Amino acid sequence: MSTAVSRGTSPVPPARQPRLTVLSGPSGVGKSTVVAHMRKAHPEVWLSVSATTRKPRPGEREGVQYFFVDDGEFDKLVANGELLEWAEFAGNRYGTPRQAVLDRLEAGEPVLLEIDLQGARQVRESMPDAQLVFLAPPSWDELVRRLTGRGTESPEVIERRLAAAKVELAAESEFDVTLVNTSVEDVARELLALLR
Ligand SMILES: Nc1ncnc2c1ncn2[C@@H]1O[C@H](COP(=O)(O)OP(=O)(O)OP(=O)(O)O)[C@@H](O)[C@H]1O
Ligand SMILES: Nc1nc2c(ncn2[C@@H]2O[C@H](COP(=O)(O)O)[C@@H](O)[C@H]2O)c(=O)[nH]1
Repeated sequence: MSTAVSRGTSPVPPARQPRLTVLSGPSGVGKSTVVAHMRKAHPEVWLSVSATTRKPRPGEREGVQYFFVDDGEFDKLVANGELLEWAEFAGNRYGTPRQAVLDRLEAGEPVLLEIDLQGARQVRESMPDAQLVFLAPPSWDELVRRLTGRGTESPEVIERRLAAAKVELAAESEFDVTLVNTSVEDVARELLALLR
């Protein structure tokens, strides 16, 4: 935290710190949809691109949605300390490249991470000033509908993700803010306001 020095009668406001914001929430709640909607109107919002051992879905591109790596490459990222946080989620590993995030914060720009609960907890530990935002579904049935309706996962993987969702929903109180994803437009606006 920078220290503002005040001289005379007009106090100097403290310099605004660039902020790291984490967006978490159960798989299928709509995190990517909300972030994509916000960034369409505000492409200047910087989103960290994670590394993952998950296979690309149709339409996903290297370096855009993720850096797609194999197990050995992920092991190296971990061993070399190149990840700010990482977690295993529903059978795959995911992690946030550290240096890109630090570069942005150093340049005074806000940073957005879209990561799971385990990652959010690690960020809270290592960067206590981070803002943790939880994206909640309007209801459990709607979450199941969205995850199933996306059509990207097998029934077995959907079951694993829904099991993780129960744990994630139970951890909502660990977050600073909850946004309920009833309307993509409304939540995108609220998230943008939190980033600024
Ligand atoms: N507010 C909403 N109303 C209705 N459908 C929505 C809404 N937000 C997202 N969806 C739909 O829900 C599905 C899941 O959304 P999305 O892939 O963005 O979720 P996610 O939280 O990023 O999931 P994951 O964590 O698995 O990556 C998509 O088909 C998307 O179109
Ligand atoms: N801890 C981390 N979680 C991450 C990261 N990147 C994405 N995720 C989360 O994984 C699940 C599944 O994502 P999907 O693209 O396979 O549907 C979801 O909750 C993401 O938010 C990361 O770098 N670290």
